[in-house]
Amino acid sequence: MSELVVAEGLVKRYAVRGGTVAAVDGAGLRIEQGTALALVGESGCGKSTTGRLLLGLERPDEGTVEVGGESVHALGKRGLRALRRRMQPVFQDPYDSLNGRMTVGQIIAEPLRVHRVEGDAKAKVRELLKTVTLSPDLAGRYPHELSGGQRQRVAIARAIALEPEFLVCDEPVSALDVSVQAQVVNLLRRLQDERGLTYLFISHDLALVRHLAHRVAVMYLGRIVEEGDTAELFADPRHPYTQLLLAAAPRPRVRENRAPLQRLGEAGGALAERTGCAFAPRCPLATDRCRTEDPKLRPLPGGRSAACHYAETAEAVPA
Ligand SMILES: Nc1ncnc2c1ncn2[C@@H]1O[C@H](COP(=O)(O)OP(=O)(O)OP(=O)(O)O)[C@@H](O)[C@H]1O
Repeated sequence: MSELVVAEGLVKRYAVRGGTVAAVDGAGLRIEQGTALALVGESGCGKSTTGRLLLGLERPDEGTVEVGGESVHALGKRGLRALRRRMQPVFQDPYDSLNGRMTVGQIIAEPLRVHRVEGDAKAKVRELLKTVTLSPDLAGRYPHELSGGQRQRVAIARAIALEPEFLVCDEPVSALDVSVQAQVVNLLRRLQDERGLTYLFISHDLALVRHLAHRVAVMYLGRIVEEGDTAELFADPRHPYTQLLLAAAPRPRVRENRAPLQRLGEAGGALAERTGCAFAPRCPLATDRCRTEDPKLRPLPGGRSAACHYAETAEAVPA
């Protein structure tokens, strides 16, 4: 298998009142073609910003992104436009992301029109609606006439209209009723199987991640602190932050229990000029070494990486 997406050393800073925050602070990701990588971590750790950097919707202050061998941020307007066909976002809230004044048919056909795809757009729209298991009769309806699950299916139909290879799904089901979340996740999974799609799947919901992702990258304060095969990472988390994140996840959903971890992010957000490990102030296992020496993400046996001095030996942090 080859890597479709390779991002290295990404840094993205934003000016905020009283200074600058590094929303992404040296993150790297690699996604094999045809696989789903989940990006997890508490609110505000930089997941959405990373997704936007990969899609070329924002420019990093440092670092590079390659998709299919093309350097996303080195391309001119034309090159980026061509590459954009190959990668598409699916956002959290289909209310926000669908233009309420357009019909479902117009919404799905819009990328075809913008990219001047030849052929019968109406027939293509009907086929796309069927692909996402919606009735072709919905083409004449408006988004407000649809349920949340139907709207997200329309957003997915639009996202796949240009037959992209790479989808960035940013919390694609968290705005939906629990009862329809699984249906939309199963749709994303089926599309991946049928079309060999590659996903970055940004989610708080560890139960869904477990179901959908081949690999998981754990983000803390703008950096990847652990990455590995989904089943192995869940079974044997090596970074103390991953251990806490998994331990804080009630079955089956983590969202209901986000508050303590969220506070970590807020507290850590101020630590721009840190020395040592960013997680050390909260880590039950931190030593003097952790407070002075910043651990790099490094390979461990079994195709895993973790950014912890004690990743080989750390026992599970008590929940
Ligand atoms: N345009 C912006 N201007 C200023 N600060 C920003 C901007 N975009 C993001 N940030 C800040 O960067 C940090 C990372 O935000 P980001 O949305 O990437 O995190 P996230 O992990 O996706 O969070 P969530 O799960 O809540 O969406 C946050 O502190 C956020 O407030």
